[in-house]
Amino acid sequence: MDAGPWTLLDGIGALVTNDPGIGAGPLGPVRDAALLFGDGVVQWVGHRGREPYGDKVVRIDLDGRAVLPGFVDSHTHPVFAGDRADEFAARMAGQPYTAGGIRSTIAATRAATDAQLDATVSRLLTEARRSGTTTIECKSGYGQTVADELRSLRVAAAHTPETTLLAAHVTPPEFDGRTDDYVRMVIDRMIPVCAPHAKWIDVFCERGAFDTEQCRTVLTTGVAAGLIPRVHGNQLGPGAGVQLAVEMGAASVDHVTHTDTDDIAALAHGTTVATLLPGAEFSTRTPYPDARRLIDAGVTVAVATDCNPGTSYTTSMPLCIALAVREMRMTPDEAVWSATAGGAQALRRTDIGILRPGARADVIALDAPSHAHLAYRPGVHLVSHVWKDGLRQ
Ligand SMILES: N=CN[C@@H](CCC(=O)O)C(=O)O
Ligand SMILES: [Zn+2]
Repeated sequence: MDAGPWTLLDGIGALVTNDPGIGAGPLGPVRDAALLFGDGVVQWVGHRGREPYGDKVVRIDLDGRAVLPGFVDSHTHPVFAGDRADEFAARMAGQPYTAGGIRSTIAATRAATDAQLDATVSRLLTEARRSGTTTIECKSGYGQTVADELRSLRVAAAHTPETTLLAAHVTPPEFDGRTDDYVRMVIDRMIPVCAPHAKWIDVFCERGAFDTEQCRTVLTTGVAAGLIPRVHGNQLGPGAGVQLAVEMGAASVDHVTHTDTDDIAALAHGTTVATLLPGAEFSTRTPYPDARRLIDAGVTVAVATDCNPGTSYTTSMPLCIALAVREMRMTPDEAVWSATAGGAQALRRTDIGILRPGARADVIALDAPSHAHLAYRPGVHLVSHVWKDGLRQ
């Protein structure tokens, strides 16, 4: 609880609340706005000059800046060691991406100390915070032994409540291709030990990783242990990941790059968010998901970074917003909504990604007059202020 004075953000040129009850449309915009927060939550939102203004309020004049909810990055893999710059360079010279590269990160991660893993997570989350991310989901998945997944989750849990056991990422080398045996170990030993340290259970449902039945078994076991499912699906080619995620009532299916009409219909009629990760297509030089088709069909879309050393070594939500707009034909409004409210839905959170009284005071300001500049000025560091739980970062 923040026992300090309340903060009034005054002189906001354009405020995104994501509350259609506050301003017209999904972004709930307010021009010439003010925002009051204290005790970690938003206390008041509205037009400037109408705010309640007590003695103990610290006033900050934002001089016409845009203000919006902090970004919600609902998909990252920051617990790892080593890097794969050589693999990236080879890809840019024409080599294709294969999931096998994950094994080199598994070897480096297993060899790292807890302190080294923690230092990497701290570094990446500090980067993310500077670029406006106030909530981040962190997966395990580069250990793939009981002990290494457990310590990956422990490291992640020191930084965020949104921890995910990615038990079925790739079959590790000691199983020598015996994927069913690895899945059995995950079910019998890994999930029981790791579940108390995670909120989510994730699987990589893809040719070359885990098939539908293997993924269903892992997710079902995770759910029985109290975890909530999410799925990596349809990243490298068509597959059953989207359908499985919807069938299981997963909070999110992520990547969603190769979809057919049935996949899109299932998403449109289900409760599963489609989380698009354009940093992965950018860094693997592969075609982007058809965001327009998903949104036009009524699917709820989130945008996240997928920060990992193989396919998307970025923590920048502003970059992903710019890619979503330029490369996936989302409007700036849609991309900003997906990077804030969409991410919150993908994490089943109603207290973040929105700025209304009672919501967490996770707020960012831009050195720009509107949120559209996040896509309009790609590659420029525009985030001037970040507050997390009402505290300036
Ligand atoms: N798709 C599976 N996992 C990661 C890639 C991991 C890696 O290549 O190290 C992803 O989300 O893109
Ligand atoms: Zn991922």
